[in-house]
Amino acid sequence: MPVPKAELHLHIEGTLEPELAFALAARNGVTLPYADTEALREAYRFEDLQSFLDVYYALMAVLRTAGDFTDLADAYLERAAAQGVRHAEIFFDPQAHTARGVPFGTVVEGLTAALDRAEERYGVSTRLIMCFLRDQSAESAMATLEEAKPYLDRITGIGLDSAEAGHPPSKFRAVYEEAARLGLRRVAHAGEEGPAAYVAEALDVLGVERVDHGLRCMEDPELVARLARERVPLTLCPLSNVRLRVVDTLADHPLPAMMEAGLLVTVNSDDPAYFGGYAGDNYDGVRDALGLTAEQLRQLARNSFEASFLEDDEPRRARCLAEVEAYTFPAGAPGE
Ligand SMILES: Nc1ncnc2[nH]cnc12
Ligand SMILES: [Zn+2]
Repeated sequence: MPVPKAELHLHIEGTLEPELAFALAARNGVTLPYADTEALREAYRFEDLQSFLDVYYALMAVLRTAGDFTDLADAYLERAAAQGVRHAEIFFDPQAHTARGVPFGTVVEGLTAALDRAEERYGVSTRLIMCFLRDQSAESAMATLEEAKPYLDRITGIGLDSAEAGHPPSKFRAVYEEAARLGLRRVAHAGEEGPAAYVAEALDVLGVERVDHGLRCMEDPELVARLARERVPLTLCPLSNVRLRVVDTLADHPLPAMMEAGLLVTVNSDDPAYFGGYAGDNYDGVRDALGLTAEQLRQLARNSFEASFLEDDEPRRARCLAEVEAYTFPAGAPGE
C-alpha cells in the first residue's frame, strides 16, 4: 500500500478518463470531435496551459446530469484511494458548467452524492473547493459566488484557476473579500505560468492560505524566504508541470530545492486523466526522477495533512499523521 497522503490540488473535471468521457457521451447523446479513446489520447500532447485548457473545457460537454458528476467523482475517489489518498480537497469549475446550461445545484448535488459515501466506501474524507475562472470577468465570479450561497454548507473554500498570464489575482479582490466574509477558506493558482509577483499578490491582496503550484516563487529569493517563514503551503503537481512544459523533465523539477529552502510543499495530481498519473504516480515519479529518500517522501506526506483544511476534524488529521509516521517504505527506493 502506498504512503497515506492528502490530495490538495485536484480538479474533478481533470479526472475524466477517455473511457468515461465516451460512455457519458453515448449516455447523453453528445458527439465528441474524436473518433475513439485512442484519438482522444492523441490530443493530449500539450504545448502549454492554454492548449490543455482547450481540450479540458471541450470534453466537459459530456457532463450533463447530477449522475454524471457522481460517476466522475466516484471513479476518482476509487483510484485515489488505491494510491493512498486518505483525504481529498477537490476543486470544481462551476462556471464551466453553468455556461453550458448545467445548473450550479446539479453539479454540487452530483458531486456530493459521491463525496458523502467516500469515507464509508473508500476510507477517504473530502472537502469541496469551488474555483473561479480567472480568464472570465470578476463580475461573473461574483455572480457565481452568489449562486453558491444556498450550497455553502457543502463548500469549504474558493480557488482561482484557468489561464493565468494576464489575469492577476488582484482582479478578484472583491470576490475574495466577500468569500472571506462568508467564512470560506481561500486558495488560488499562482506562479504556474504567471510570475512570482502573482504569488505575492495572491497572499497580499486575496489573503490566500495556500498557493496552488507557486513554483515560480523560486525566481524571487525574498518571496521564498517569506513563504518558508510564514509556512504557506504550496500544492505542487510535478507530472502536470512536465506535460504543460512548465519544466522540461521531472528530473529538472525544483521540488528538492524547494524542500531544501524550507518550503511547505505538497505533491498532487492536478488533472490526472490528462497528465499521466494520480497522486501516487506523482510521488513515484519524483522519487524515481529526483532520487528522493524515504524520509523526504514521508515529509511530503506529512506536509499534505499539515496543509489540509482539516481544522474541523483534528482527530482525523492526527490519525492520518500517525499513519504516515508508522508507514514503512518499500526497501530499495532510489535515494536509499
Ligand atoms: N493546471 C491548471 N492550471 C490552471 N487552471 C487549471 N484548470 C485545470 N487545471 C489547471
Ligand atoms: Zn490546477
